[in-house]
Amino acid sequence: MSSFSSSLSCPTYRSRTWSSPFLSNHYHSSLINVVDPRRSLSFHYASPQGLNLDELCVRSQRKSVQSSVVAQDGSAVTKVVAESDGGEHQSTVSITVVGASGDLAKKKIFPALFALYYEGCLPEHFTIFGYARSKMTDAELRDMVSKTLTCRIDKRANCGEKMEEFLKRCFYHSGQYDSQEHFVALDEKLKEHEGERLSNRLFYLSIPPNIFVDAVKCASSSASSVNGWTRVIVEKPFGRDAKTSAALTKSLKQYLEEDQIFRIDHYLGKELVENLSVLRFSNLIFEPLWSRQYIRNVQFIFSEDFGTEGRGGYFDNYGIIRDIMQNHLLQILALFAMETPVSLDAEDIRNEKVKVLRSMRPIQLEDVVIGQYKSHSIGGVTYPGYTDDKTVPKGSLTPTFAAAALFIDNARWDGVPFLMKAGKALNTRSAEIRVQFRHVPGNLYNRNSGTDLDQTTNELVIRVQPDEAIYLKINNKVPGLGMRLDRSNLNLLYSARYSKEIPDAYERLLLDAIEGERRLFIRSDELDAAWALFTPLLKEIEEKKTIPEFYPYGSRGPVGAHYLAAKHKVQWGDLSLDQ
Ligand SMILES: NC(=O)C1=CN([C@@H]2O[C@H](COP(=O)(O)OP(=O)(O)OC[C@H]3O[C@@H](n4cnc5c(N)ncnc54)[C@H](OP(=O)(O)O)[C@@H]3O)[C@@H](O)[C@H]2O)C=CC1
Ligand SMILES: O=C1O[C@H](COP(=O)(O)O)[C@@H](O)[C@H](O)[C@H]1O
Repeated sequence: MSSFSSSLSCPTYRSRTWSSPFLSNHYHSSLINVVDPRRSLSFHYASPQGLNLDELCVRSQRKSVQSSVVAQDGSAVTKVVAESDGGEHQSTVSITVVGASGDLAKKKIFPALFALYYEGCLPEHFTIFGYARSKMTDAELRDMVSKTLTCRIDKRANCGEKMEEFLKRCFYHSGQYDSQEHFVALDEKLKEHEGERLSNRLFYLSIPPNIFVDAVKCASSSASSVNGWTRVIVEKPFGRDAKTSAALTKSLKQYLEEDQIFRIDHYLGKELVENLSVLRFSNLIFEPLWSRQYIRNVQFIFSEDFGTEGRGGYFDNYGIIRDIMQNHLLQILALFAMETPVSLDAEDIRNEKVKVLRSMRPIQLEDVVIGQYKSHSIGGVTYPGYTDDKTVPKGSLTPTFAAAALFIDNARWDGVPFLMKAGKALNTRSAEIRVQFRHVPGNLYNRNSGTDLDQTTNELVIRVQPDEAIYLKINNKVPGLGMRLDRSNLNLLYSARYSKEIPDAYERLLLDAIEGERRLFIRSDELDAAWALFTPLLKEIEEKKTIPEFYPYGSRGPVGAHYLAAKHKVQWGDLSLDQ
């Protein structure tokens, strides 16, 4: 019988004695399942003695953590309980929202922090600070924040009270983004709240990118934690091309280590994007089909039914390829196409994603269609064209729509078109992944299925939003005495299957950053690879002053997208009659 006691150095938690009759040396590896209210984390350890309880409790800053240790053959189970010591040595997390007066902070960050608080996911002791140049008192910040908080989870459970409690923990400090002095003053205020506790600090840069580096410089030199961790969430855009992105990374790394930088891509925090790996790697029926052998093409489709009104100043400098494709859609593509990672550890996953990105064929201009929306009247209402926005220069050629065919030149995906389509001011708002499978060879039922064989192949649809769903189109016999086939859906509609509301992407990502979980954040080499793929294309479009194809506001986008798909023997799944 082996026995193991751990006295945790992590001040938040004290472990009980961990003794196990099972963990003798002949178990070379153990699977540790951390049962926490939000998710089950799994770690592989080389030996039972390698179990790192410090890491375990730091990852999960909760009052208590229960763990089961299961030896590889499944025979051995023991319990580990790490508990908050509840005393003065507790740790605390201070979250500073830099740019607190802005749109993203109001719309997403404060509501996400409240939702985490409401769900009991924030550590016992935490403080939230808003930082911006605007003059505001704590009360004014609270008033501003309160307007966007919603009790979306369970209206009965004292939501009003929870809001009050949450708002009492929000404070404001006004300062310039490039002033060491103002960040020193912030540091003093943070210290007042942190007291003697071990202080961990998270800065969320919700500011325009041209001031990222100033803010990071000041935050890291004047307001870093002295005894805990300091992390910085950086919002996109991470540069405009390979060169500016590399320069930004270099500047950030003057003040921060890579593991302190959390580059956020909020699409990675969406429920169905996170589920992609679960779907693929935990269901026997999918992984064997996940290759050129069975998959004909894959489509990543993003559409919005509103234009860039109000954001034209930002958008015109970036365009839809940088705004959606180079980040959100490419990240999903990498997750979709990667090889099985060694583990669920962040570095293992990100290593595989980088390999996919680096295996991608340079994108040819002939494989890209760009568009821009123009004014259109529908039902007596006139919707403005992109260049009607006062913040957009007249005659701007910035694309608000793009479709592209991409290829991954590796053994798994050789020759399979990965089509992307992203557009603003289209007829619908949605984001989805469509996987179109090959034809059934020698199909006995071809005669019974109509003439368009492409319409009879299986299609797996992962609808990221709205109405999250996963459905598989299959051929099915229409009930009756005859033999007629139709395409029907095996349908997993989330709202019908799960009663729990789906958390906003920002909730998941903020919690991950607090817990030090990097899996859903972009590593610098991933970013470099993403820009290496798109920069030559963007340069060519801009140098050649390629004229976008104009499409009416509220339409399905440029017809060029159909020709592009047809060139690669593909039909867009979102445009078929039985979507
Ligand atoms: N809004 C959104 O939906 C999304 C935003 N993002 C990214 O998040 C970040 C924040 O976005 P958003 O909140 O919309 O940005 P805002 O334009 O609202 O700016 C945020 C705050 O930064 C300060 N600020 C604005 N312009 C300047 C300037 N030129 N110089 C110094 N300070 C300035 C202002 O605060 P004050 O004047 O009080 O200092 C402002 O309230 C950006 O990087 C954006 O690209 C990413 C995805 C979506
Ligand atoms: O990053 C961005 O995303 C939004 C779309 O996000 P969603 O979660 O509402 O789908 C997009 O409108 C914006 O242009 C872009 O910068």
